[in-house]
Amino acid sequence: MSALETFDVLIIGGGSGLTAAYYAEQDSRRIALVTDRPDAMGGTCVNFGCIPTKTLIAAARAADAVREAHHFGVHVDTDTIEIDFAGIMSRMRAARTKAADGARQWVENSMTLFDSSATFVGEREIETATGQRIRGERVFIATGSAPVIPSIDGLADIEYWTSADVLERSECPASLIVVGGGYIGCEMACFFAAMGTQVTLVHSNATLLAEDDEISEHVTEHFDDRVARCHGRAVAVRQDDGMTHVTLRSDAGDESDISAKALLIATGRAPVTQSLGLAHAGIETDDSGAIVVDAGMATTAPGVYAYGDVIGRAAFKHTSSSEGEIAYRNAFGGDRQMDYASNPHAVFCRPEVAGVGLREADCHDQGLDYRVSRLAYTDTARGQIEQASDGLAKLIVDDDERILGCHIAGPEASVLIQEVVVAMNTPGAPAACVQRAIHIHPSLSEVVGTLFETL
Ligand SMILES: Cc1cc2nc3c(=O)[nH]c(=O)nc-3n(C[C@H](O)[C@H](O)[C@H](O)COP(=O)(O)OP(=O)(O)OC[C@H]3O[C@@H](n4cnc5c(N)ncnc54)[C@H](O)[C@@H]3O)c2cc1C
Ligand SMILES: NC(=O)c1ccc[n+]([C@@H]2O[C@H](COP(=O)([O-])OP(=O)(O)OC[C@H]3O[C@@H](n4cnc5c(N)ncnc54)[C@H](O)[C@@H]3O)[C@@H](O)[C@H]2O)c1
Repeated sequence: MSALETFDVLIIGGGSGLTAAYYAEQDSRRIALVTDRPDAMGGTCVNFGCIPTKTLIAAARAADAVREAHHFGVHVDTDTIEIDFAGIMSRMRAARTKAADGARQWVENSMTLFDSSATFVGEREIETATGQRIRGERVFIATGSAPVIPSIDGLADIEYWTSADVLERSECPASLIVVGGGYIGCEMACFFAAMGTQVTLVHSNATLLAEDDEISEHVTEHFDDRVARCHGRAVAVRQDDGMTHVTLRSDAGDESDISAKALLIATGRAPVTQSLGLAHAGIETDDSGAIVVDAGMATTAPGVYAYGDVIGRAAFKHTSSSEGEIAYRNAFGGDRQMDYASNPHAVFCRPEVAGVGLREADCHDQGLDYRVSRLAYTDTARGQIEQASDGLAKLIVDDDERILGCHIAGPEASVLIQEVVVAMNTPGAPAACVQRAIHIHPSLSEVVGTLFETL
């Protein structure tokens, strides 16, 4: 057994683990980073998530814009549009390689990198696969999440894709079944539809996405313009003659079959904690395997913090970055708490979706008194100019006009929501913050301005 090496900071996971590393480097602390994928530095966001998938979505948007240019009097022969799928995929892989290489270079220059999985063997002490023992005065766990593969009859015997497998493709399938109507299912369905694939999206909930009901219904309706939808559960699959057949079961129990050239499974992700030996270090997990942390990201073991997808809260990059900073500050004397009430999210499908705060159903379930205002993008000048008929915004406030939630579907929703996030971070979250602000005319920011004015 090799000697025990001690560091100021021990980080497990090379994704958002790099957030704690960034602050530790600024404080000139001795850092050990242990990651089982040093070849994919930056983790899911850089290599398999945000960066590569949004690079693909950018290509999808370009293709859609060309096809729809005729709405603005610009005519192109849409039959001759050429989609260089292999080129789009290699551009995406180049983007992620550049980002991952940059992250890796910084890591190699700034800390000690251990290329291994980590397993706890004691309090704040881990062992690598080669038997190296490492101890941290402070320990940060950011081991992320992995796809949940549902129990569908026959799935283990056929070829299918997860969201990571999609990124390795160079040939565009003529047809694709996407199982899962959540973030990944909706984004990937839109991408492939724009590439010219015939997409069938299978979703077990009545509507797509788990947004405010009105927004989910609105998005579901607009998906029908470009994607075939099947409401039901995928219960069995089989493959023959180059085709994949999926058996769907409706809520009423009726079964039907659909077929396509390829199958993507996007039915959720679960925290990666199984092989970490957390019990050896007194770190508790909940029933879903997520590491239990308090509002300051502290685990049940002194000096050990966890954040990111592994804690099973809001699995977004911006959230894990914020949690990581809070964890680091608290580990070294701070007393900060993560506030999820104004933590936004966005889905980069079409229409784009963004939300922050409570949905109307949450307000109802919590017995809150609330008021709602709604606005179609086309009720603003720019919404009309852009012919944004798929745009809808919704605001929920309490009796004192404090913002409870805001939900937007439509062009640039992820950008428009940010003004509301800022207002919600203002003590008391008064809607007046946004009402009083002057919005540029004629810009889409008037969607938010007018939404607040019409309260
Ligand atoms: C397809 C897809 C698209 C997404 N798009 C977006 C988006 O547009 N916007 C957004 O905000 N979020 C998006 N997300 C979510 C976002 O990527 C994640 O929330 C974020 O990357 C999680 O960071 P993390 O550090 O918790 O996990 P990860 O980035 O997965 O990092 C975990 C790290 O731990 C390592 N590891 C695991 N176990 C061990 C072990 N035992 N020992 C050592 N190392 C270990 C892994 O190799 C990895 O390096 C997307 C996710 C997916 C899958
Ligand atoms: N833009 C972003 O921020 C972004 C993009 C992609 C992923 N993510 C993150 O990754 C996580 C995982 O994404 P995801 O789309 O895999 O999960 P998800 O939880 O968003 O959606 C999974 C969907 O699959 C459905 N489902 C489960 N089993 C099914 C079955 N047998 N048949 C039909 N439908 C079934 C569920 O009802 C649910 O709607 C997200 O929760 C999100 O945090 C974020």
